[in-house]
Amino acid sequence: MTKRADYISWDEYFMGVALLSGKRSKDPSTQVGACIVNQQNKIVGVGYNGLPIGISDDEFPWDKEGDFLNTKYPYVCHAELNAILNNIGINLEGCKIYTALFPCNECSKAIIQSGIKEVVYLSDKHAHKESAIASKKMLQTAGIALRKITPRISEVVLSLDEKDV
Ligand SMILES: O=c1[nH]c(=O)n([C@H]2C[C@H](O)[C@@H](COP(=O)(O)O)O2)cc1CO
Ligand SMILES: [Zn+2]
Repeated sequence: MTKRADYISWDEYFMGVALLSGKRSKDPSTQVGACIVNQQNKIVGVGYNGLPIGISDDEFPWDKEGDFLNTKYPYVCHAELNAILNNIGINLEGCKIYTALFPCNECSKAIIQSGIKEVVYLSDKHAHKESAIASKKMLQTAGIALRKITPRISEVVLSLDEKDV
């Protein structure tokens, strides 16, 4: 027998884990996931956008508009920051972070400080926003590699039906 040819690449695998993590998000508008990988291609942290530990998803707002304190923005912890903070307890120097959305300026500060050296992303749809411009300026100045990936496959389908296992 010859080996399978349609296995997923490392980039597709880690971006897939980032996207799967985003499925845990309670944000009704935007679900983001992130996955941190070390130099041996081992996953060392994952995260998604959500409220900090101990803060109820049901009591805090998910609104995008209105009085700032009644929106999600002051409370939600971004996927990238969560992945950094939730890491398995190692130094992230030299790691890569896979994230569906190009990181904002606040997450980029944490990425730089943590020692992560590469940001791999799928979408840069907020590139025109000042936060994204500031983010890119910081990451580039700090010498972090930025890599937008275009996967060969457009989707990964997972069945949880026992007959498919
Ligand atoms: O990189 C990111 N990572 C991340 O986790 N987020 C989260 C924060 C919010 O829950 C949501 C963005 O809010 P909005 O629906 O207004 O686009 O996505 C947003 C960005 C944008 O850069
Ligand atoms: Zn962010």
